[in-house]
Parts: sequence; C-alpha cells; structure tokens
Amino acid sequence: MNGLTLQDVVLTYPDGDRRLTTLDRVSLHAAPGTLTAVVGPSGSGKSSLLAVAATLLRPDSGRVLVAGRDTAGLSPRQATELRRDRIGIVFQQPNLLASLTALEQLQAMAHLRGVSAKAGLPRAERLLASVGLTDGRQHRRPHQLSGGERQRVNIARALFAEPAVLLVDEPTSALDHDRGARIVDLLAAVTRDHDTATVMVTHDRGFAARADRTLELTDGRLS
Ligand SMILES: Nc1ncnc2c1ncn2[C@@H]1O[C@H](COP(=O)(O)OP(=O)(O)OP(=O)(O)O)[C@@H](O)[C@H]1O
Repeated sequence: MNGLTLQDVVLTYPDGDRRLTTLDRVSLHAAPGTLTAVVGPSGSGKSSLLAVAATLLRPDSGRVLVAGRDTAGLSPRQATELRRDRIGIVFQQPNLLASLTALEQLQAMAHLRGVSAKAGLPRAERLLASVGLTDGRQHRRPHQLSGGERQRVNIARALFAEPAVLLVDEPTSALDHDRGARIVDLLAAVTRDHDTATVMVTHDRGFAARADRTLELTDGRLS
C-alpha cells in the first residue's frame, strides 16, 4: 500500500523500573494526496508518533510501512536513505541555516543528494514560488523573513526530494491564528499537488478541521 501505514504500533519508554506506554496499538493509513491531522493534548504521544513514522524511533512492536516498504528490517543506513529519499519532515521551529538565503536552503538539499547547487536551482525556484516566496524574498536570509515565511521555506525544503510521506509537527505553534490557518491550507494544497501522504500533529482543533480528516490521540491511543 502506498502512503504511510502504521499497524498496531506499540512504543514504550523506560520509566524507573517500569515502562511507560506512549503509543498503545496505534494503527493508521494515510493515503497519497491526503492531509491527516492528529490532534491531542500535550503528552498524548504526538511527537512520538511522528518519530516512529519517520523511522527515527523503532517501535517495541507493530509495523511501519513507508511507500509500501516495511521499515522493520532496515539497517541504520537504509533507514537514513529512506528518510532522505521518501520522507519529508517539517519541524515546529523552522530549523533553517542562518547564513543561507531561502533559495540556498533548498539548493543545499540538492547538494546533499549529489546534485550540484546550480542544477538544483530551477526546482528550488519553482518550489519557493509554489509556497508564495517570490518578489525577491527567495533571496532573503531567515532573519529577514517573517515566521510564516520561514515556515513556507521549511515546507518547500521538505518537498525538495519529492517525498512520498510528509510529516509535520505543530507547524503553527510560532504563528498567530491567521498565519497558522494559511500554513495549514498551504499544507493541504501541497499535499494534493505533490501527492504526499501528509500527517500533521497539532493540539489545535480549529487547524485540524482544515485537514481532510482528523484523528484523536489520547494517552497514546488513536481514535
Ligand atoms: N525520551 C523519552 N523518555 C521517556 N519518556 C518520554 C520520552 N519522550 C517522551 N516521553 C514521554 O512520552 C509521553 C508522550 O510524549 P510526546 O512528546 O510524544 O507527547 P506530545 O503529544 O508530542 O506532547 P507535546 O504536545 O507536549 O509536545 C509523555 O508522557 C512524555 O513524558
């Protein structure tokens, strides 16, 4: 199955001499071209869910399939390659490099993949234009951009490798309500345009309602 699939995922953390169950038999399927919001309060396991989906954490049991590929048997190197090629990740705080312009942030992604920055330029320009970064703003460094614009660069950068799966952690936390709503709408649009299986975690129900569907995470259980 394409997209992202979690089957009966259990994740525990050590907690003194016991273990704390953070994800409790979580199953979900995110199809290509759909935006799924996972909403839940602080501590419900949202970041842990994304870390497991990103193959950054290995679950205690259950399966994680990325673009149809079972991630269980992957070596660390194969998991790194899968993340680089198939998974885009948008963190809460845009972790952009302070010294690079918006365009250069994307060109650096080309470089990471063994493509020259010059060869990556047209794609970088197209992607930035598609998230609304035009009129010279693509040549600005992060401190010369607004919080919403920085998040747009972050999203464009995550799309650079044409990922099958896009994982988004609280993309609106640094933004006021209107800018946050526009970022969620942008995520819905890029999800359709790039046919990504997008999972966005948020504690904000209003933003979650703008997604194609909303799932609730409560104490590690998804419903
Ligand atoms: N490395 C860790 N070791 C032990 N416990 C952890 C670890 N990381 C998270 N936890 C615990 O797992 C639970 C879920 O944490 P998680 O960060 O996934 O929640 P969250 O829903 O993303 O919260 P928030 O909205 O506050 O970011 C919490 O009880 C947290 O204390």
